[in-house]
Amino acid sequence: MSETVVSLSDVVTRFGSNLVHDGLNLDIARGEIVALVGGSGSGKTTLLRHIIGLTQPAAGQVRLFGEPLDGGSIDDQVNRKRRFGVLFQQGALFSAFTVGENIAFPLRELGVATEDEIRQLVSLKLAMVEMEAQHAALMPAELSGGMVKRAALARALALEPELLLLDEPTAGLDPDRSASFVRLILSLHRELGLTVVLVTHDLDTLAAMSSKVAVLADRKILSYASLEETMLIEHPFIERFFRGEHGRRALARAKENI
Ligand SMILES: Nc1ncnc2c1ncn2[C@@H]1O[C@H](COP(=O)(O)OP(=O)(O)OP(=O)(O)O)[C@@H](O)[C@H]1O
Repeated sequence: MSETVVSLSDVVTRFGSNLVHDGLNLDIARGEIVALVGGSGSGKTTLLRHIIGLTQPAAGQVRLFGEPLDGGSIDDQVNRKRRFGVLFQQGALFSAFTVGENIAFPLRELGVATEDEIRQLVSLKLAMVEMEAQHAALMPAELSGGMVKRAALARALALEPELLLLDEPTAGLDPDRSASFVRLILSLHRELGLTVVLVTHDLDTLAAMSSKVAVLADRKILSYASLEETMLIEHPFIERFFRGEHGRRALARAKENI
């Protein structure tokens, strides 16, 4: 049986009187590329934040790599933190740092490498996201939208994570840049054996890359299945999201590209 990388059990999340998750369960196996979809405000970003321990649910348990998030010694917790990388929609890069300093940040924070090694690692990570070594000297404001995403991805990959979490990775990119970002994630997934969890509203991205779709609706994971199986489920959100005209077109395009 394959290893469970992310496990959410009976998760309850409340912000004041706003009950966002109510007994939510999800187990993600190693190597999956999971698209997490749901209506606006259904709690997708909050769930990503729970997975990496930025916020804690009111009840229930989050386990990463088989261990409770807060389990073990401080060293165990720090080591667990090194095993995932995150690409958030907002604040992808520190604006006052160069691209190189941004990528070096997690390496310096954990004190795992010398300055020489850090310089080499920065060039290596830039190459992994198909950027040039000299881009390290640029400021984020000097980059195009697509390059900001790549540089932020290079930072997320700095510590060689096993799990990559992406919040709306293709939002704001034109269709060509979006498709090339998807190809990049797919090749990294193949080469590095990553498990990927991405939040997306973009059906083209979802259809092109996900191995499973997790639908967040009615405060729970309504279904966790392949795209084909998901589309057969009778539910108002699935009807709107997948079976509307835009959805049908995106899925037809994805089939053409297979
Ligand atoms: N720190 C917070 N304090 C209070 N309410 C919050 C907080 N974070 C999220 N919420 C609320 O929790 C709900 C879920 O928010 P979240 O951002 O996780 O949704 P989402 O599914 O990612 O939405 P979208 O698709 O619009 O980005 C929303 O009603 C939001 O207003």
